[in-house]
Amino acid sequence: MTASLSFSELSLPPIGFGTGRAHGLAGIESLHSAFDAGYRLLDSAFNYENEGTVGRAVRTAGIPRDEFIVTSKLPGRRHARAEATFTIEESLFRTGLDHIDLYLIHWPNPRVDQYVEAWEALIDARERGLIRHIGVSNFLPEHLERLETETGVRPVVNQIELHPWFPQEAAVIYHRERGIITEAWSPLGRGNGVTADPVIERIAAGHDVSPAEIVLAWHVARGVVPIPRSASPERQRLNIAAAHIELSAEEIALITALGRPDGRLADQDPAVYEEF
Ligand SMILES: NC(=O)C1=CN([C@@H]2O[C@H](COP(=O)(O)OP(=O)(O)OC[C@H]3O[C@@H](n4cnc5c(N)ncnc54)[C@H](OP(=O)(O)O)[C@@H]3O)[C@@H](O)[C@H]2O)C=CC1
Ligand SMILES: O=C(O)C(=O)[C@@H](O)[C@H](O)C(=O)CO
Repeated sequence: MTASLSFSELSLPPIGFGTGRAHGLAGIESLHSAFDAGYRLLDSAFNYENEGTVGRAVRTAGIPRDEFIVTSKLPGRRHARAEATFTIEESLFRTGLDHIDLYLIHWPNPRVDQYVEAWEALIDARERGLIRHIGVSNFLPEHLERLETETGVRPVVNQIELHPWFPQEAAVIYHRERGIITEAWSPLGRGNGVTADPVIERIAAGHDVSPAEIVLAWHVARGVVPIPRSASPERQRLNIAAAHIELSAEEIALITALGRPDGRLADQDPAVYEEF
């Protein structure tokens, strides 16, 4: 594993694990195989309805609790201050843990315009020790700036859509300059075909690895933390091992150049998209 990223008070492993579809006993089994492969950064959300599965997997892993960074996220329908507070408490109760390591606002929902009070609830919950670190997801620079201007507290993480057809160059630079860690959701493009791109296939053949591993190595090389999801123990192992693959500057640039104006997976521009 390469050195951990440490732009802020939070250090993250180079690659985390997406738990989007991990539920129930099958989810716990899948999480335990992911832990065997070495994953310690886990991405969950109130809306995934699996904070219980993730918490139980951590509690039954036989691995010291402090090795894990358990993440969850506040849904858009709970941005009002009092609702945000009890939702964070509910997230924590669902995990069965005594704290959540990283808690994010899932989407800014700018039209609703309550993300600043949601942020105040996260700050308060951090002060109460319920959560250790606070960040956001799908925030644009204007949203990040408003949080800092109105509360004086900058998010430590922004988790955004990011894959080779949507490389988010400006956001990655913006975050880096401000010490905000960029996490990449759907880092493999969630089956959108990017791993069959001829450029990525050619680079993969040169390294004798799969295209998915090259995509994950590209994220790591850009200082981005990908959180790939896989139900397959074999692919879980391959994915986390991708942190060891070294790409040349030219290979990194070739992959970044695959970005497309319409590269998003779905119509989810955070400036207008709303998710509750
Ligand atoms: N903050 C936000 O708004 C969002 C956050 N997320 C987070 O990001 C995580 C990951 O994103 P997700 O949308 O799941 O998409 P990913 O880009 O992680 O793609 C997941 C898909 O890729 C397949 N896959 C995984 N590894 C490989 C491999 N080595 N080779 C070939 N195929 C592979 C998986 O299949 P298989 O299981 O068969 O291996 C699965 O179908 C989510 O689980 C969630 O935690 C996601 C969306 C939005
Ligand atoms: O999965 C998540 O975290 C989301 O925020 C979803 O919106 C996700 O992007 C999705 O399911 C889109 O259809």
